Amino acid sequence: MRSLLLKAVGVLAVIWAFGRVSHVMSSVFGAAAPVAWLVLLVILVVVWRFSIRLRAARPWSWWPVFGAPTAVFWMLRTWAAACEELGLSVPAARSGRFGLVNGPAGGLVVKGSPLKVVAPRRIGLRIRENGLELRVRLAPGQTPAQFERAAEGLAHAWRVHRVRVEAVRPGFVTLVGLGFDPLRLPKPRREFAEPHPMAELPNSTEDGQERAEYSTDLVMPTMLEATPGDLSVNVGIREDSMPWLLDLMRRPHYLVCGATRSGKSTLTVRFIAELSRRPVGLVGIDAKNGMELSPFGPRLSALAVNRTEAVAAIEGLLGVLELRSMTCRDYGARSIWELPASVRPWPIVVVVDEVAELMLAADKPGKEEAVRCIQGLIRLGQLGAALGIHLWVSGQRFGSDLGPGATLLRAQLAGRVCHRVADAETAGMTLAGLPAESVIEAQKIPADLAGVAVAGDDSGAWHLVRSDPLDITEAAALAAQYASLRLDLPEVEGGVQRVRLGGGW
Ligand SMILES: Nc1ncnc2c1ncn2[C@@H]1O[C@H](COP(=O)(O)OP(=O)(O)OP(=O)(O)O)[C@@H](O)[C@H]1O
Repeated sequence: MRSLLLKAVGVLAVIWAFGRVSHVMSSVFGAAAPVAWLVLLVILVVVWRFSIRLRAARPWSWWPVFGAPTAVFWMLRTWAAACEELGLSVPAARSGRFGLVNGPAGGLVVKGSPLKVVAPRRIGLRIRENGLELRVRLAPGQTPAQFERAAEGLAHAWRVHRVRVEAVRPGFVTLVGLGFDPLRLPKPRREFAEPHPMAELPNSTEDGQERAEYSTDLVMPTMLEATPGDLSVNVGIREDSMPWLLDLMRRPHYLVCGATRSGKSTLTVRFIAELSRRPVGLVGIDAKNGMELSPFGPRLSALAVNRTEAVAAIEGLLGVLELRSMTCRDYGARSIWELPASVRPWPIVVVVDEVAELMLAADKPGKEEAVRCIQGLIRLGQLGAALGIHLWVSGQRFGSDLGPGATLLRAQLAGRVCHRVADAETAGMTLAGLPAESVIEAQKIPADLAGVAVAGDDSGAWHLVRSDPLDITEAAALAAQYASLRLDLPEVEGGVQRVRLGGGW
């Protein structure tokens, strides 16, 4: 009855609006009203064509003007029908009841009035930068999972790119309809305030002299205090148009997987470039002869370019770990962040590029080195979080086929980023522990969208994301600019140099 009434009101409103426009046309244009109608029609067609072109070229501008009103219209128009079709409607509280009863002559007859269903109640609508957000109250017995199963149907009904279901609090869900794919044409990067004043180095010295270059000895690394905020890095955009933040305080270690040309290196470049300007030590392990990480050389405390050097670097880092744990013990601290600022060391991020190069070896000495690498990395993973040593491990795949210890190491890497992968198994391994939908999404990443990935963590939360590309020469310039922030780690650099000069570990 209510929906019938609403429909009637809608039809009457359209007739009334049409009448008003006709009236205005006749009174303003008189006999030329038909021509005015024609002009209006042409304008409407032009606007419609323009909106299609705007959508393709500038979806962020298209959405608030054209996309959002259209999506809201379709959402309102199809809500009841879509919910019924998708199994989200529930019996109305005072709906009629019916049942089968024994009829005369032994047959069965239906008695009562038909059961009525109602769609779940919408309690709030908000237009987002790239979508709309509909808050819905769950009917008794309903779960967010039911809405997740219906999400694809709702996306079609609302004519939007995708519908995501967010369970905000018990009893409610938020349906986020994304008007377009923000990862295909990401919004230009917004620079967020750097968490550390280091980002705004003064360009003149205290005595008023102009500083010739950014990177000078005037920036004394030891005088800078690291804060937990330095470990939160904005590396791109999430599908819901929020910045994609990697927070090493929350997830101390990351695993980045993806097929070749899927965007792993681009993400790593952005990650290192962002860290370069903060009080963070950087160590590179790139067993592909340093091809990927050597542009960052001036900012790296050490760069191992083969497996033998990697063993030296990892064992040097274990030495650093040992020293830090002794300092913490002396001060009764459980992590470096509890140490007094005067003795608190900077965090160190160890970037391992193409981990398979470290772990797959053909000969016996190579295998021994591989075992030492993996065991060292596992130990860094276990103890590093509290002692400020973080791992960033990337590779095409990361399965037990990489050798003993691979699964244990993977378990330490709580932060996960899965780019386009070559097979379903790799997606499953990378996103192990995350909801099954995340694995399905990772397999759907199209080949023409390099840099798009599923990012998740051990809390079960996941998002579709895209890294913000940074030209490698620009990133290298940044690393050189902040070379004075290079953390001196003699235990690590000394070991790598000894191996490089022909000595043992
Ligand atoms: N976020 C992004 N946006 C736009 N283009 C990207 C993005 N990420 C990667 N690309 C492009 O995709 C291509 C491959 O990227 P990249 O080298 O990072 O892949 P990869 O996974 O490291 O490959 P490989 O394993 O072969 O080194 C590059 O040309 C790069 O410019």
